[in-house]
Amino acid sequence: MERDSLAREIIHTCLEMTRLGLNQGTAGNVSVRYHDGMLITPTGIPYENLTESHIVYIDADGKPEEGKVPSSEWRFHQIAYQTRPEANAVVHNHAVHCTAVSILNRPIPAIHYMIAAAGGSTIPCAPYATFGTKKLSEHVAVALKNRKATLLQHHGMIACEVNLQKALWLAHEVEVLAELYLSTLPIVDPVPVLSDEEIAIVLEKFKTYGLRVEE
Ligand SMILES: C[C@H](O)[C@@H](O)[C@@H](O)C(=O)COP(=O)(O)O
Ligand SMILES: [Zn+2]
Repeated sequence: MERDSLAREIIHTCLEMTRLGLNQGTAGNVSVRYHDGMLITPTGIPYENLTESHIVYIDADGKPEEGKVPSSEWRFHQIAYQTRPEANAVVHNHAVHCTAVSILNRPIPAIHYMIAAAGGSTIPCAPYATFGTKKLSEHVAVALKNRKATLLQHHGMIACEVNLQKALWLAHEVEVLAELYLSTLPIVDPVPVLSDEEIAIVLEKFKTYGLRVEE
């Protein structure tokens, strides 16, 4: 896809994050894999003010194009693409329920079979490190090794997928799971969970779910 179309898609994804209630203020950032690097949102600009010219290209060495300042979190976007070769889009936000679970420093367990959408039986919680640091990106690399989404302790969440539409969908799904977890936790802790065997069955079924026969 052309750079302008990708930039428009990035801005649309940002605005959708806000519309879905996944973000507040200038929190969060969005990127897509592009050439040998990525296109990413700029730092600190409210989504409603974003234009295509704000979107920043960062090359494979982490060098941003001249005259633009990328998201402070470009390092964890870069490491997400390195860790997950199938991922072409990364979404980060401070969704309230995900962030609340991250403050408890717990993974989201297999409370619902949709947990498998992130690739396994839990959504991990990457340990805290200051925003924008290499240390945080190192924690993210570990958390995303076997999953497409992770919580970030005392911070928020990240979701990676093959395209922006799916990354946004996954981020929203993880927020729903976090809300379900928080609403059951006061009633019974630990919350009942599905077995690893059942999650393995769901993971297998997801490989063909929604595929249609070509007409
Ligand atoms: C302080 C920042 O909001 C930080 O939380 C970062 O992770 C974030 O979400 C937005 O930062 P950028 O505007 O630099 O993308
Ligand atoms: Zn953040």
